[in-house]
Amino acid sequence: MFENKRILVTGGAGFLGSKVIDALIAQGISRSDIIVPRSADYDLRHMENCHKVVKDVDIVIHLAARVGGIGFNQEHPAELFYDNASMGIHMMEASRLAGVSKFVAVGTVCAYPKFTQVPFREEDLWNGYPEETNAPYGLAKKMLLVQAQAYRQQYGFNAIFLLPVNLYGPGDNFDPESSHVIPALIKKFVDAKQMHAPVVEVWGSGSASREFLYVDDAARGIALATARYDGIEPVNLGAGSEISIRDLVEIIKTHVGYEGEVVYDTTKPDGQPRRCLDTSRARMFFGFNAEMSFEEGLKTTIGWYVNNPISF
Ligand SMILES: NC(=O)C1=CN([C@@H]2O[C@H](COP(=O)(O)OP(=O)(O)OC[C@H]3O[C@@H](n4cnc5c(N)ncnc54)[C@H](OP(=O)(O)O)[C@@H]3O)[C@@H](O)[C@H]2O)C=CC1
Ligand SMILES: C[C@H]1O[C@H](OP(=O)(O)OP(=O)(O)OC[C@H]2O[C@@H](n3cnc4c(=O)[nH]c(N)nc43)[C@H](O)[C@@H]2O)[C@@H](O)[C@@H](O)C1=O
Repeated sequence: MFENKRILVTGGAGFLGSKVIDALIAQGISRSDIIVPRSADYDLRHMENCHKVVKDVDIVIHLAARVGGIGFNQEHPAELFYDNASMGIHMMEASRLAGVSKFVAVGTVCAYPKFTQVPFREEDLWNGYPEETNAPYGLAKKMLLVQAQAYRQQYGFNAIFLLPVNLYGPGDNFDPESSHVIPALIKKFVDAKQMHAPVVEVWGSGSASREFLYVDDAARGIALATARYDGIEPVNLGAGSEISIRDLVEIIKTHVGYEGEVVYDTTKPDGQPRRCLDTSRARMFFGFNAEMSFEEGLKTTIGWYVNNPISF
């Protein structure tokens, strides 16, 4: 599949992107055949930059995105919509015009309806509007599915669409202003332990549930889909296990060794009530199964953060 192919990975310097580079290299791709454009040089919201980065490229894995946790989504819905919709639409059109042979679009679990049968099946994607806090972001990314299917129908363009669930792992974004729940809680508990703080505040009621996929697993799934999957149907990338935020809090608190009190700030949103993906298509279409256990993945991530303290 990949012999002598030049692969463009937009967002390839990010949390997931850098692991996708590792996964491609593990599949035998030479690093010299992988191109990673940086936003400082090529702002992909602008079509002219998309035309520039797709020149002489065979495969595009489009990961570049404006991403953040529930708080960031609440504060920046317009930017999250515009940046992600414009980057995606322009990148796919520029790739088509440049004769790219395969386009891998990466969506998000946020595209699912707020209330849908659990586990989430790809055929239920259009059964309702997404949960309000992350709908602008989720729908902007979901438009790439519409574009991919329309381009395949009209132009025979080979674009696939993947739906990763919440990711976590070493190298995640730990900035309290924009982080997701796992890095946010790790930072809160590690800092509180070091500062002997008596209380840690957690957002929401704790009654929401989420599913978490370790970043290396997600990267391997994307590399497998890039090599093996050429279908029109969207495919979930998940671990297939659901955990409540309350249970997640207790696990991280215990692993960090924090012995103070936890309080829940219910003025903060829970977001989507439940999240758990059906992972059968990825297994069937390209042999993907998550491998990292949640317990091990959390311990590794906590250890990474403790050894790489980041100040904000
Ligand atoms: N993290 C998660 O839990 C999930 C992530 N995803 C998807 O995975 C992908 C990667 O997410 P993640 O690694 O977490 O995000 P990061 O924020 O770590 O990386 C995003 C990357 O996008 C690039 N980028 C952002 N804006 C622009 C722009 N205007 N022009 C060019 N490049 C830009 C940045 O490049 P640079 O470094 O050069 O500035 C950055 O490296 C995204 O598509 C996201 O929607 C899907 C589900 C869950
Ligand atoms: C990954 C996917 O899904 C993301 O949505 P999300 O899962 O709702 O994002 P989240 O990880 O920030 O929150 C998960 C849950 O956790 C609770 N929670 C508790 N305490 C903290 C806390 O301290 N910080 C955060 N961020 N959440 C907290 C929080 O109240 C919520 O109930 C999108 O942003 C979008 O990026 C997307 O693509």
